Formats: sequence, C-alpha cells, structure tokens
Amino acid sequence: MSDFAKLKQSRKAHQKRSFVTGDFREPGKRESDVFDKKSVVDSEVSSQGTSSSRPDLLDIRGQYSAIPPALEVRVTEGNGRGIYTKFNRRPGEILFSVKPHIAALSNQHLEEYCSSCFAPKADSLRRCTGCKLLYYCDEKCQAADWTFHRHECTGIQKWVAKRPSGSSSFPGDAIRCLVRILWRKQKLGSQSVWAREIDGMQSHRTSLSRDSNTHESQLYAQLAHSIVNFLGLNSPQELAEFGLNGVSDLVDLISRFTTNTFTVSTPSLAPLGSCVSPAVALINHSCDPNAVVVFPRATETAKGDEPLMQVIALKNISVDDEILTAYIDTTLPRDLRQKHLRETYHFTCGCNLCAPPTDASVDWREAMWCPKKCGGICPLPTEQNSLVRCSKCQAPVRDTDAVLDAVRVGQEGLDKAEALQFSDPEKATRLTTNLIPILISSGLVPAAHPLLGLSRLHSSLLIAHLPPTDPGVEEIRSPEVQAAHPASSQKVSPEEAQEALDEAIRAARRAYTGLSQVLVEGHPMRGIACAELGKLLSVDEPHPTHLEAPGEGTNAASPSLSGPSAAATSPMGVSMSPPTYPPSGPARLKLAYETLVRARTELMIGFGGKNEGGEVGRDVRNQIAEIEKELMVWKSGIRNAWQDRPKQGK
Ligand SMILES: C[S@@+](CC[C@H](N)C(=O)[O-])C[C@H]1O[C@@H](n2cnc3c(N)ncnc32)[C@H](O)[C@@H]1O
Repeated sequence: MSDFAKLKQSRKAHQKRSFVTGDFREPGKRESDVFDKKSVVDSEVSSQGTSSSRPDLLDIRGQYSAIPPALEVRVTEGNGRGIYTKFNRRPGEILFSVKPHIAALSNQHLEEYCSSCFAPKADSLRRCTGCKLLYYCDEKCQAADWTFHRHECTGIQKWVAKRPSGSSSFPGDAIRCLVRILWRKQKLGSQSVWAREIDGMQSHRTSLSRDSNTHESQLYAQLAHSIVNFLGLNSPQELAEFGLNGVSDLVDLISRFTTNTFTVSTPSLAPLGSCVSPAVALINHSCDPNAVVVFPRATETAKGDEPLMQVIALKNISVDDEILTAYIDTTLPRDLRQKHLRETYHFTCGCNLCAPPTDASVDWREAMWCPKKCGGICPLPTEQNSLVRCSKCQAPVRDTDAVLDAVRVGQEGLDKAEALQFSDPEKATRLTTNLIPILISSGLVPAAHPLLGLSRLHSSLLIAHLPPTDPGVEEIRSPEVQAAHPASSQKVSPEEAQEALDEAIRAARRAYTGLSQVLVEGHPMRGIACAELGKLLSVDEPHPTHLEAPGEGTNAASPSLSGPSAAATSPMGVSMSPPTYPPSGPARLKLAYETLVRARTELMIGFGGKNEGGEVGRDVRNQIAEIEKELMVWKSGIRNAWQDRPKQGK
C-alpha cells in the first residue's frame, strides 16, 4: 500500500463524518423546551399569594464559594444581582468552572450516557439494579450519584408500579431535577449553604399570569402535579416535610427552576439534560453576550467533577464590566428573542441588539440583499413596514409581498420540519430542501430568519443520514426504513453517495456562513459549525478533474470558504471546468485543512484556550495533523507528475 493510501486509511479509520452527536444548540441555553409541553394536567396552580420569599439580595453569607475572587457579585436596579470582573479578560479565558448543584439526563439519553459524570457510553454502561432506568460507567460513578439517586430510585420504582399499563413514560429531567433538589434540601436542612443558594435564586412567582389557560400556567400545573406524584404524596400539604409551606412555595421552586436552569450539552453542543448551578445563574443576559456557558469535558478534569460547567469569555472584557451570557438563541430576530425572554424570564432586554432599529443599522438576522445587487443589504419588509431600501445604494425593494409570503411560508415550514426531524427525517428533509431555494431566491441573506434556521436543520439532517462514500462498504437500510420507504431501499451508487456528501458540504457551508454573519468569532456554535464543515470536506476527495500545477491548489494561504481559486485554463493548456463548490482532489483536502485550522481558532475561544478547544478542539487538532501529512504526499506527487509531463514541441 502506498504511503498516501496508508495515510488516507488511517485518517478514515479515526474519523466519523461528524463531530456532532445530534442537532446542536445555543450553548448553555436555558430552554423552556426541556419541559414536556404536550399534556396538560388538571391541577391548577394559583399564582396569587404572599410576596416572593426571596432573601435580601446582598445577604450572601458564606454562599457562592464557587465564584473565584477575580469576580464579584453586584446588584443593580432593574437587573438584580449580576457578576462583574475585577480584571481585564481575553477571549477564550475560562472565567469560572463549577460542578452543578443538581443535574439530570433527559430520558432519551439515559441508556447512552452515565447519569453521574455524563460521559458517553464507551463499551458498556451498567444499569442500576433498583430502578433499572439509570446507567453508570462503574461502581464509582454510581456511588457518587447515590446521594441524589437514593430516594429517586425508590420513587421511580413506585412510579413504574403505578403508571397505566402500556405507558412507558418516566419522569423527565425537569421533574427529576426538581425532586432531587427537594430530597437534597431535606437531607442538608434549609439553613445549609447549599439550600440557601437554591432558595436565593430569582423567582418570578408574583409576576406569573393569573390566567390558567396560558402556556406558562399549564406548564407550572403540569410540573407541580408531577412533583407531587413522583414524591408519592397525596396532596400539596404533605410537601411540608420538604420544607415547602403550601402551593405558593411549590410555585416558587418551579419558578426558580425555570428561570435559572441550564441545558447540559455534549462538547459538540447537543442537548443532554438539565442542571442547576446557583452561582452561574447569577449571570444576567444579553443578546450580544461577552461570555458563554459550555461543558467542554476538559482532559484534566477529574471524572468526579463532571459534568463541569465553564463560563468562558467570548470577547475582551474590561475591568468592572458585567459578565453577560445569552439565555436564548441569539440568531433569532429581535421580536422572537424578546418574546422568549418575556415569557420565560419576565424581563424586556435592553441590550444594544434589542434597541429599536435605526435607518443606519441593518441587522443581518432580518436582512435581504440589495435588489440591485450593489452588495449592500436592506431590512426585511414587515407587515408594518413594507417600504424598505438598500442601506448602501438606497434602491427600494419592489415586490415586498412576495418576500413577506416567502418568510411566512419559511417560518411555518421550519416549525413543521423541527417537529418532524426525529419522527420523520425524510419528510423534514423534503421540507428544508424545498423551502431553502424559495428564501434564497427571495433575496434573504444566509443569516436571515428563517433561512438560517432551515439551513442549520437541513445541514444536520443531511449529515445524520449520509450514505457511505467508500465503495468497499456496502450499506443496507434497516428493515423499518425499507418498509416505510420501499423506493429508497436500493443500494446507493458511489456517484449518489458522492453527490449526497457534496450536498451536505454545501448545506454546512451555508449554515456556517449564516452563523458567521451574526455571532462573534469564537462563539461555540460557529466553532462547531466550522468544524463540521471541515470534517465533511475531509471525508473524501474525489479525483481531480484536471492536473494542477504545483502550488496551484495545495498551498494558497487564504482560508477560502467560497470555493477554489482555480484558473480558467490549466498550465497544461487543458480547458478547466468553472470553479465549483466543493472542489475535488487536493484542492478539497487543502480547503478541509484551512477550514479545520479556522475551526480550531474558533473552538480555542468558545471552549477555552486552556481546554485546547474542548473535546472537539482536540479532535480537530489531530485531524489537522493527519491532513498536513497527506497534503505533503499530494504535493510531492503533483510535483513529480509536473516534472514528468511531456514537454510541448518535443
Ligand atoms: C438567571 S437570573 C439572573 C440573576 C438575577 N439577576 C438575580 O438577581 O438572581 C435571571 C433573571 O435575572 C433578570 N435579568 C437577567 N438579565 C437581565 C437583563 N438583561 N435585564 C433585566 N433583567 C435581567 C431577570 O429577572 C431574569 O429572569
């Protein structure tokens, strides 16, 4: 076997085609979606009652020891407590690290991840013999979680015995987190630092709607009902043994949870479950954050400290500046962000991105290209404002109704495709495939909503269902897929597999381009999207359609994401096809290399320089080293072929 074939084989052996283990989300995003919104239960929770039992904001005796001395808690009017830095900070700096007070995996991940350290299953996990629901790496992990699981284990067994026959439901991660809090508080006492930190978290009980039909009221009722059930109580009065005096205290607990919970994610940002850290929860929100919360799984972290949460600086932060993270998906347009923040967090964001738009500034989240193609952008028309112009050449957008229609259809399609992505991925892919060209031809920029959402979903669906490109590997679809889609049961030809890969690359590039227009360099979502693109580009390099001169495609320094900079005619006088994306041969390998180098730079910020960009950053580093060796082999091969070419006139 040639050196090159060996290198290529070793790269392929090491690589999966994706770094991402599922769809990826805003890091640390606190989602109301973590709760099951489907069933609405009978018990109605009163939002009335005495004023919030929140202790004095500044009374933090002995609490928050997880916050390092370089940071401090300050109170401002309107925003309550927040965390400020006493020193200047650089992008990629780890501001603080903490193990959450409470964490729980979501049900769909229970068999794939350890319920104590949240590590993915390596060979096998060991199941708890009591509840037969939670799994652990080993006895050590089980022992570490026993403090929290002891009562939960019996609770789950009772729940299973009581549930209606045929139902496979288990209490979800939100309920298990809430009930773990109650058992822990009962054990440690309500005056313990641990319990005071939990009770000191912001509650919005007194601002909850009194209308029992709102989504929030129904969610609260459902959670309250499930907590009482899971604890095996007959009525809310029995909550007294957990230090809760009646329904209003229970509503306070739920409000603290919904306002302060975080989504635990994999190092590639796929959501895994929920967690609560009162120290990290002191950080206030901005739609243009200067820091981010991630779970990078650093190599030097002891297993017992996982899942370790880290707050990482995304920008330069000056002394006395407030540390601000984003609670919601900041790629969304202003109205949707404001709606989410009001509904879940009960405040109106006053950050610079939320300030009313001016004529001079156009937000890429709500923009389209100039109709005259001058290179400028225009605000997207809305029902209220259909007279929009290019901010550069002032050309007006004429057919605003068509743009409005495309955006509306795109939003409906995105909602549908998101709902179908796991139950019927083929239908979801058809929706994204059909809608993206409509929005592009209407002039939306890659970052505009809902084009960016559709592009991200499309990319993750294509990556998740890529056929193998290696002709030596025969793929056969599962009997379920064959039964559901007989037409798709034939073997995939190498050409079809190659086209599917190229299509996934184009989709990943569109998603990364959109994210780059609205998120700062180093934002973890950008880093992961760039790593995904680099990884796809490095899966395979189809044979080049022409022979390149040495240096033509293999060593250009500028990282181009817009395709190869191929000349119109090759040095050998052979007419070349116009530049296409993605390129083939060594140009593709070179592009993969440049994209991965860029991804590493981004990941070193978003997941911390000291963490070497987290687990994905370290994978990317290894992949870069392998591609470097391959590029050397390509270069010397091309040089030899160039030197051996038949000379003209001879
Ligand atoms: C996770 S807590 C943050 C810490 C909180 N300030 C405290 O004192 O506990 C979230 C709550 O803080 C407040 N908050 C966070 N960011 C804010 C902002 N940018 N403007 C106004 N209030 C904010 C809101 O009441 C929100 O529900």
